[in-house]
Amino acid sequence: TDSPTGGRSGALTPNPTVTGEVQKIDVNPPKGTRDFPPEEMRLRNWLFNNFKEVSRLYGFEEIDFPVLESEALYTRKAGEEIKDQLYCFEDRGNRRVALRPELTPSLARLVIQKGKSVSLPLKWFTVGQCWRYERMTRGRRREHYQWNMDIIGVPGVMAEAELISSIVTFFKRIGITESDVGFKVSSRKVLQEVLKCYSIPENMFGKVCVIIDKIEKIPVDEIKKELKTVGLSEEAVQELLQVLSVKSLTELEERLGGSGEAIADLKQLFSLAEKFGYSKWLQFDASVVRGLAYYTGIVFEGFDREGKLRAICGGGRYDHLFSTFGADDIPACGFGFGDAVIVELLREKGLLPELSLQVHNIVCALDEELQGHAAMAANILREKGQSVDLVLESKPLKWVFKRASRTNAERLVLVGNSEWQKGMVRVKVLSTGEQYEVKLDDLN
Ligand SMILES: Nc1ccc(Br)nc1
Repeated sequence: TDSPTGGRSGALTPNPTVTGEVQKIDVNPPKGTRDFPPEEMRLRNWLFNNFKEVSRLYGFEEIDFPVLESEALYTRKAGEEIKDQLYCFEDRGNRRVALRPELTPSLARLVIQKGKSVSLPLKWFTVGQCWRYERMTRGRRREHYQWNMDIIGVPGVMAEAELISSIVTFFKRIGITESDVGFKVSSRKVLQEVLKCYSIPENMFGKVCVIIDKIEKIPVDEIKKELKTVGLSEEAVQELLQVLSVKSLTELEERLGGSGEAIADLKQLFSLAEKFGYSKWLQFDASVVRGLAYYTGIVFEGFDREGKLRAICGGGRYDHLFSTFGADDIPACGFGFGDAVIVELLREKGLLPELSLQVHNIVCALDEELQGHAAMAANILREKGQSVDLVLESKPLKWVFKRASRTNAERLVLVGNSEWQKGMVRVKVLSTGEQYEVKLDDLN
């Protein structure tokens, strides 16, 4: 008999797992990873197609690179979680390699590789799978897909304004509004200006930012302890934490003075937001630093206003990443947008799209010897751009109708002897029940 999966079992084919000869494999994917069966894959394609359509609207070019990279791309010494959870190993050539935890280092590598053969500014995007090896104690995923958009070669905050605009456009396309989501915006130049007053060496900057990024995740005393461990004085720590609690640009200006780059950049960004038409989506938040060591300027993150979810997306300026790879620095900024939190948000908001399988035709031979003729009919339809689910073995009509309703087929094309003698096939329009005979060549 036909089992639901179409496999066959019976006396002639002993089931080895019953006889104990073959150990049944674990049919689940590795811990922390996901399969994408058809329904999940339709949702993923819908999401990614929106990512890609927005990227096209903004004139970005798609790029890609290997999931496997040299471990050296990620050996930053700033205590980042992304480094602690690196999915790395030694390959058979004794090379230290890693499954990429993020996409920006690969992008920087490719830009350096291309060198003068590409003209700036570059506007590049990609959607790629990223990995982390986290102890499964927390049961979190070990892979996710990220949409990344980067602008390479533009020093001014117009670049950040453009990137945020692209994310707003994406949100609007999928039904998310400024009442659902906002962006917290700040600049790492705020921290830089404070640290400069305490003559903290430049090379501590990344470490300090990584520690401060944990401000809402671990107790503030732990933050203070870690800051002192990296060499900040009690006074510097106090000043830093006070600046992070500043609630407005005006207050920040009073504290830092109006001459610094941080204030200038942020004022310009909020002014550009007016022009781009997304002011209502933005708010200044001095506590936003993001957890990647290489950011140097404006940083931002998308958040759900109900405060139930983790950051939806995040990004910022990274003007010195290239020199950490031994190349000349190029001003750059970009963001990453994961495929998981956004789906949780859409589910919360009842905005998940209804995506069903659609096929134009099911073509079925009414007799075994007409299988070839059914293939001819399928061919004609496919050459005209019509999708065809061709029934590949003789099946009772009841089975064909059941499959037609499951696949939302628009039409049933039946290849029968009597019609075929006249060079015809029978068509049944499933939504109306209308049926008619048509010449094979007139099938469309
Ligand atoms: N970086 C990173 C990679 C994979 C996942 Br899941 N989350 C974050």
